[in-house]
Amino acid sequence: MATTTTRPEQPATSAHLLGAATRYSAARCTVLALCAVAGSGAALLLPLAIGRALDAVLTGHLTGRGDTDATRWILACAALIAASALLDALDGVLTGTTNARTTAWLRGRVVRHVLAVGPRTTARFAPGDLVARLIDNAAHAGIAPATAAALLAALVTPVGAVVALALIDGWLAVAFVAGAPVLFFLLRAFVRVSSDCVARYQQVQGDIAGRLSEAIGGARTIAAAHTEDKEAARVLRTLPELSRQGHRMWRVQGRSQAQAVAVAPLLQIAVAAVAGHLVLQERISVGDLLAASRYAVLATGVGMLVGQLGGLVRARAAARRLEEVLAEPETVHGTRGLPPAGGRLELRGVRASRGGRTVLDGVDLTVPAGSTVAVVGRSGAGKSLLAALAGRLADPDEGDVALDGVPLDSLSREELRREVGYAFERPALLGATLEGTIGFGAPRPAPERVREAARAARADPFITRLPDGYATPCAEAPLSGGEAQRLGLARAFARGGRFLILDDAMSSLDTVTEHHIAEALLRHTPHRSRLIIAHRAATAARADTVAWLHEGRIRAVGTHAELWQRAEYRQVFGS
Ligand SMILES: Nc1ncnc2c1ncn2[C@@H]1O[C@H](COP(=O)(O)OP(=O)(O)OP(=O)(O)O)[C@@H](O)[C@H]1O
Repeated sequence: MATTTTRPEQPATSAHLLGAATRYSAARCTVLALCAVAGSGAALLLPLAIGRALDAVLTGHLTGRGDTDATRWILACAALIAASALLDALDGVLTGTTNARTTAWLRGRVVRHVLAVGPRTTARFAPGDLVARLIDNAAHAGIAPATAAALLAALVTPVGAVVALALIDGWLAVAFVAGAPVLFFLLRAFVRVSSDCVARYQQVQGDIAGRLSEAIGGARTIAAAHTEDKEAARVLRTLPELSRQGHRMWRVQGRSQAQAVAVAPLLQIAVAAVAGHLVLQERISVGDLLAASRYAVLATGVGMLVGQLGGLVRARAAARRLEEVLAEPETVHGTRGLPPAGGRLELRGVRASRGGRTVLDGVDLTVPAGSTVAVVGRSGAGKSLLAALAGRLADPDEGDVALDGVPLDSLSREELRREVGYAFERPALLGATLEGTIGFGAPRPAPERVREAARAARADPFITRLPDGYATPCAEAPLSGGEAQRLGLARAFARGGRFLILDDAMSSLDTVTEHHIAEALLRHTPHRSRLIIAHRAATAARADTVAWLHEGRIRAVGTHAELWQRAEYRQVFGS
């Protein structure tokens, strides 16, 4: 088996993800940008129309004519105001729906990736942190395409206003442009400083979410240990840092806005002063002066840009956090199938590490077709990791794992999951109803097979006692640990396949139930090979062979009776 069996995704940059999100929403963003540009156009034409209306009124007043002209310009003003209002409303609706669609697309992409990577994702990211990234960060990143389109359009207004100033008189544009670099540097400083605190803020938020989900998962233990206050303090440990970064962020935004607001009137006054001078020189009309002062206001509309830029900065930081998840390589499956019959599993020279420590080292183990092999060993010996490698829920760092001579990583995903079944110590009950839980997976087993499996796993009696029986929603089924395990075992029995792995899947059962299920296991699946992680001597005794795992290596292989002769083996079971 190849040692590297995962596919690295594209390098993690927020630009990649935001680029893909923008392509996904391209049509809407184009309409949005056109809408916003049209809105800017209307806003830019309005001062011209107002100026012309004023000139027409003044000229008409002096000459006693010009009423028609004034009426025409006033109507034009009304039309432009109506168009602005309409475009504004359209912009609001389009922005909202584009943000929602893009966010949904980002969430879909990350969720699919997380599930394709499998158990490795939760080894790297705490579940709460993942949820925070999916809910909060995806919503922030999802506004990027619409905000970028709006920002582009928002630039049209100041740029168009400067052009309009130049068209009225070149000196008006010169007066504005002379002061504009100050605004440019203010914006640049804003983006640089706020990028840093936004990234830090989102990271701290994810850390808190991670610890919170741990605490919720361990609520029973916390209550039993009476460590509620200590735990609350641990979860909220980084709250002061969150508050610090939040305040820093709003300080930066407030300062930039205030500086922009302070600089803008100075520029507007400069333009108005030059315009007044030009009126006195009779180079421009009074209407032009009015138009110029309004254009100066439009050209200094930096406050709006600060808001848009802030949104983009948050979106980029959020997209980077989603990219970190997407950068976790997906598990790659091959295309091969298995020979028609068999069930022989071989591990050769397997080495695997967890948390930077080698847990399994040089493991060789064979499960002959149709036989049952129990893996025993002290807690932490690496039994669950071995079970994960045997069904390719994890890949080894070195060595080969093959089923009927076919390396697991060259098997197609469908063949692998059809032929290898699992039951776990704490099964996740993922179907909508108890019947759905037992039949969970593709292809779905027939209802009769589900019931037969439930009987074999001794789950049928407690299911049929419930008022809605097999149709009981999982969330409403009061299940003990042992009952949940029986559902997990039933799920494994209901599926076909040549190889069955039980990872501590009977640990919560009483010894009588375990005995019955173990008997059923051998009867119900006689054609299957089985790898059973066992803690009880009785379970090991029922297996054809026992592999004794000690400190990451196979210490001995034999029947339980043979191995029982050794005192150290007996100590594994506390005897
Ligand atoms: N994600 C992980 N990160 C760091 N260490 C891990 C991780 N998963 C497992 N380990 C470590 O690997 C070792 C083997 O774990 P494993 O669950 O395979 O043991 P086990 O033999 O099944 O134990 P038990 O009988 O108690 O269930 C343990 O020391 C465990 O702490």
